Amino acid sequence: MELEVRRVRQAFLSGRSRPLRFRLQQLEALRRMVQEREKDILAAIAADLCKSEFNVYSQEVLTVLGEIDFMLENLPEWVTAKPVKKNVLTMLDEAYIQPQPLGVVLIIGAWNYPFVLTIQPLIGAIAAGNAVIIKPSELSENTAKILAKLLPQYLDQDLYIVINGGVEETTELLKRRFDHIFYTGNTAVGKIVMEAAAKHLTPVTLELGGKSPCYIDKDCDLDIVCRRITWGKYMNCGQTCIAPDYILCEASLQNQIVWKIKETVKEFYGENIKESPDYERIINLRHFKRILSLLEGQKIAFGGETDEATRYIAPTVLTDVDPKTKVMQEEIFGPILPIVPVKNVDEAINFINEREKPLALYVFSHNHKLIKRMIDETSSGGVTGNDVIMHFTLNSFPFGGVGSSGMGAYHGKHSFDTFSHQRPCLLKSLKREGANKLRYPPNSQSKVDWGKFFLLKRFNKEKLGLLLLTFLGIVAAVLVKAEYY
Ligand SMILES: NC(=O)c1ccc[n+]([C@@H]2O[C@H](COP(=O)([O-])OP(=O)(O)OC[C@H]3O[C@@H](n4cnc5c(N)ncnc54)[C@H](O)[C@@H]3O)[C@@H](O)[C@H]2O)c1
Ligand SMILES: CCCCCCCC=O
Repeated sequence: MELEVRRVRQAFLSGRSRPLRFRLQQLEALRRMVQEREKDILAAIAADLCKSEFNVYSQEVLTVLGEIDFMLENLPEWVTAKPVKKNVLTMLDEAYIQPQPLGVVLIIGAWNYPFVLTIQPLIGAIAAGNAVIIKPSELSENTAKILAKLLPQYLDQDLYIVINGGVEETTELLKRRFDHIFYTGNTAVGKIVMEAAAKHLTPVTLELGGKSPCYIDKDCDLDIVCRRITWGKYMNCGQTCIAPDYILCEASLQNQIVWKIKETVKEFYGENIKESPDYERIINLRHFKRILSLLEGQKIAFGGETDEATRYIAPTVLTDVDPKTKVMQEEIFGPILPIVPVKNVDEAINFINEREKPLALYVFSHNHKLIKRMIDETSSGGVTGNDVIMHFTLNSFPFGGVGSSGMGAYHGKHSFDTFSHQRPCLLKSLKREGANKLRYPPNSQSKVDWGKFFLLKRFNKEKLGLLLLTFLGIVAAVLVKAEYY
């Protein structure tokens, strides 16, 4: 492993990942890989999550292709140095911000959307000019294998490598020094990653999870609300980081919500859900058993059927859920939807604020002011009003958590920024030394006064001001020079 990491660093130090042309070529090659090897990719992900290839394509491949196109279109502008506003002391100099690659990036992927959650950060890291070590999740083993096979066929083999393995390999990897670590997964491992990174002062992006609440106001169209929630909750069998984890609503809405979700489940997945090509399975037996344990002692309004052999858990809704029970203490990450009755929106806001900051927040209402109030008075990684999941799909948004749901963000330009160092560059001339006397020792009251004048004074008419200041600068230099000699 040491050798592999060293090989990647050597490749980065060769400088070849930096030119814009190279980055564009690699992104185009990645796009070609997705297009040419679409069948293999779809089959691998489908096998990992018992997912239909249609669903794999729309939930993972589309996002990846969209992100690559977005990068190809915008990268030439993003990589260029950006001039910055200058002050009086630097007005004759060149001042700009140059985005630069960080170096060698480690991307640790998750299993629930094993392609997009590994490749989308990779796209950002390549776009920003980095070398990358990719560690897919061992739980989605088919996707992990196909990535290790295909990526070297399309991308530079020394700059971008895949290392497969489980906890042992990840632990070994984390001992090395990286220039950035991008981790997607649970909060407990997030802490392990951050601790390991701290040893080398490596910055981290942590895309974690949490319990994303969904508040339903009584002033709304329950048919539409329940249809949208059913889609976002049961997609991927509930194994979505931003799935609505639980519903908060007034007790009087509970029965209608249960009935409408039940009807929608029938419409989406048919009478025999097990036969539906659109309904996935739980990733492994450990998670299956964990999710089942969350049902203990709960009132099941509908659903609850399970089959251990195929790791099937039916879309399930729980009513009158006590917030102190286990299902409300940890992220569910499965197809179980608890409803916790609250008196009103004030109680819902308090409920959310008494808990860890979630990755997503959903609020449904015809009342725009209520939605705005919910946004103003709570905190979460992202928000969608009157829908679920959809903020993930807009790549002008930074996607990430806050507090225990994560730190840092990505997607589109935010990925480019995450994997870049914004380097401030000030280029001065060796001439005009006279003007610099103001900052050289020995200091004096008159130098402080001139400094205050130049740096603290605000001038509105920019051009006129600059002319005047140039003149004043010369006068100051002459005066200081006179005082000096
Ligand atoms: N914010 C997001 O974008 C996002 C996306 C997907 C999943 N998630 C969250 O991820 C969680 C589910 O994923 P998971 O945690 O089961 O994924 P996981 O078990 O696949 O873990 C993710 C990665 O961490 C590594 N890992 C696991 N244990 C480790 C250890 N002890 N030391 C070092 N590395 C270790 C694994 O090898 C894997 O590559 C949920 O909480 C979900 O909300 C978040
Ligand atoms: C179009 C749906 C994509 C959802 C991806 C969610 C990522 C977190 O699990």
